[in-house]
Amino acid sequence: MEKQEIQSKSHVLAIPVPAQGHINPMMQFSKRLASKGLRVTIVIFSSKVLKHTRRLGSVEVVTVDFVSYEGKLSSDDYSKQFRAAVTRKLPELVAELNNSSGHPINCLLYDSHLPWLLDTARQLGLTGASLFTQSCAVDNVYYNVHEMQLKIPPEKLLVTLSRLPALSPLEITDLPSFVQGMDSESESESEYSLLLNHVVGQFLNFREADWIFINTFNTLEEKAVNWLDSQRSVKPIGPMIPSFYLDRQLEDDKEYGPSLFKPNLDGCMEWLDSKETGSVVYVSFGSMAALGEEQMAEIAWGLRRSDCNFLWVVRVSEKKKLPSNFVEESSEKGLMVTWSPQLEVLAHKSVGCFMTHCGWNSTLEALSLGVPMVAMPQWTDQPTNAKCIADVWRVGVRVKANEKGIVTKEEVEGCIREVMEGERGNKIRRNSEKWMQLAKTAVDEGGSSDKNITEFAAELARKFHET
Ligand SMILES: O=c1ccn([C@@H]2O[C@H](COP(=O)(O)OP(=O)(O)O[C@H]3O[C@H](CO)[C@@H](O)[C@H](O)[C@H]3O)[C@@H](O)[C@H]2O)c(=O)[nH]1
Repeated sequence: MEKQEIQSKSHVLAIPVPAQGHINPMMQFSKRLASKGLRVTIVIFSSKVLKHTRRLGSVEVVTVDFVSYEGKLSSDDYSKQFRAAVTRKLPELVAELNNSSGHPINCLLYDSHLPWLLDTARQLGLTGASLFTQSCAVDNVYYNVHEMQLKIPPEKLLVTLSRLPALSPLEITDLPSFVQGMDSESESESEYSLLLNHVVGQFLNFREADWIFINTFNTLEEKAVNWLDSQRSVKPIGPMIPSFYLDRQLEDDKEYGPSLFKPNLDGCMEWLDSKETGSVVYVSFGSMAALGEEQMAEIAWGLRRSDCNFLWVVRVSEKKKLPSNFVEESSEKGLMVTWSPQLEVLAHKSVGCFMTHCGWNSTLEALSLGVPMVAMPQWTDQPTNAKCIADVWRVGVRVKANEKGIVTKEEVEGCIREVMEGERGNKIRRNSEKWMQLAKTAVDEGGSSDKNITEFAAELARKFHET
């Protein structure tokens, strides 16, 4: 049998966490696997997925109705109900897909936040592969928490974590937010400690999974990757962004695919077209972060003070927090949309910098497109990403909050000016271009990430051939 034919008979079932920052890299990885000749079906458990997507390129998209997380349940209750629903539904779904496609599923590719899916893979006799959607630096931190939590008291552990051998020295405030508070016993932190258990739980069966993939690339996080790889084999496959934005070749690989948000673009691309090269600050805090009203106002006035053009994504749920009349009074310089085509925006020549919450996808997207950043981390892995943006890769500056935890309008203005103007801005732009090239090299044919994807596809095909 021809190699391509064998590979197309291998069938991967991919299960992301049903949040935009997790669906996007899983979808892109699925597309890359399909481009290597594998058959891939992605299943999204969410009632919020915009229903028009059934197939993207050669990836089949299946949606299963499941209540969305927002506000309805505590995260712990949500996790339990989600796990129960997925483990109940999956065997049924695998049987259905085996029948309907004529290509039995032989691999379960799951988000590392759902480690219990390895048990399901085993029960169904499938290869189990886990995709880590955050940086390898953050994975290093959580892995070490997992290994040391029971052996070292929390305050000592925090110091150890800030001096991990594979990472640059960190302040406590550079650690992921769920880790920063681990020495506190206060009642109000209890949701955070549940979330800490959840993220550290990614490593519960780290050694048992057949494959571990990370959405990063070797040159970006070389020491962190090598160190984690010394604990067990891990494969960087990133940056997982649609290939068009890296090599400008495939017009039909421009979109991630399934979205939980309705785009409300308000002429956003035309608006960008009308602005001068490098003159626009793009502002977005991803799909989850919710800022306080006071903070929203400081950003608003800071943008206004910077005197730059700005395109600001304010999700529908956040809109009411904007200062009154801000939208109307800013119409000359600013445009607000409830959701943007972020990659298209970042690739637009008029965008000069990205004020970001430093979600890992946004960080990789800006790096891959060479867009300098103003890093304004909110929670979870974002502080560690912000540290790398400002001090390791030197592709942006990081805002400082005041004693009340607020980033003032003066600070917002100052950081934007630092990136958009002057000598530091020039250096940041030069570094950004360097990382953009390295990102492209990693996923180009024969690059380090591409090789790892090819190896996986070939190994699945080999196993299929043996059975
Ligand atoms: O208007 C918008 C805003 C965002 N996006 C896309 O949505 C994704 C957002 O992902 P990310 O930047 O990672 O942010 P979150 O949605 O906040 O992602 C969650 O998941 C990530 C991966 O685990 C973590 O790194 C983040 O901290 C966590 O908040 C990106 O691909 C963006 O391109 C759009 O397309 N349009």
